[in-house]
Amino acid sequence: MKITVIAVGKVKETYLNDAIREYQKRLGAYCRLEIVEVADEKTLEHASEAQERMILSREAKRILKHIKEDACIITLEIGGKQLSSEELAAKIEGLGVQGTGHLIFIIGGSVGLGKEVLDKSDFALSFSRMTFPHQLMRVILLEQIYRSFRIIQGAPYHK
Ligand SMILES: C[S@@+](CC[C@H](N)C(=O)[O-])C[C@H]1O[C@@H](n2cnc3c(N)ncnc32)[C@H](O)[C@@H]1O
Repeated sequence: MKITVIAVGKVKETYLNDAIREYQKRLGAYCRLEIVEVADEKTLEHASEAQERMILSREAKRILKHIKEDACIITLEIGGKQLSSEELAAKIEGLGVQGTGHLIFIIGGSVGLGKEVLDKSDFALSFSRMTFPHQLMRVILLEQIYRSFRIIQGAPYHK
C-alpha cells in the first residue's frame, strides 16, 4: 500500500523531525510512505474571515495538485470522526482488502483546511476535540499509522 501524507507548512523543530524520520524508517517495512510538504501562507495575527478564506484557498490549490483520483482521501479535522487505534487499523486494512492501494492523509496549516480540500475528503479523521499544532500532528499521525500496521499484524507494539 502507498501512503501519502500531505502537510501544510514546514516542521522546524529538530526533535519533531527526528521523530518523523524514525516513524518513516519504521513504516518502510509496511508501506511506501511519501510525505509531501506544501508551502503555507503567512498568517496575520488579526486576519479577517476574508483573509483567512484567501489563505485557505491558496493552500488548497497547492494541496489539490498532489491529490490522485484513485486514492482514498482522509482529511485530519478536529470536528471529524474519532476512532480508536484498532478502528483506524481496521479501516486501513478494510480499504486495502477493497482494493484501495493508495491512502492520502491531509494535515492543514495554522488556519486549517480549505473547503476545496474538504470537498474532496472521503473521511474526516479527528484525533480528539483538542487542537494540536500541525507540526506535532504529523508525528502523531505517523505513529498511529505505524501502530495500525502493527495491530493489523497482531504484533505486541500496541499493548
Ligand atoms: C493548528 S491546526 C488548525 C486549527 C484550525 N483552527 C482548525 O480548526 O482547523 C492544524 C491542522 O492540524 C490538524 N489537527 C489539529 N488538531 C487536530 C485534531 N484534534 N484532530 C485532527 N486533526 C487535527 C488539522 O488538519 C488542522 O488543520
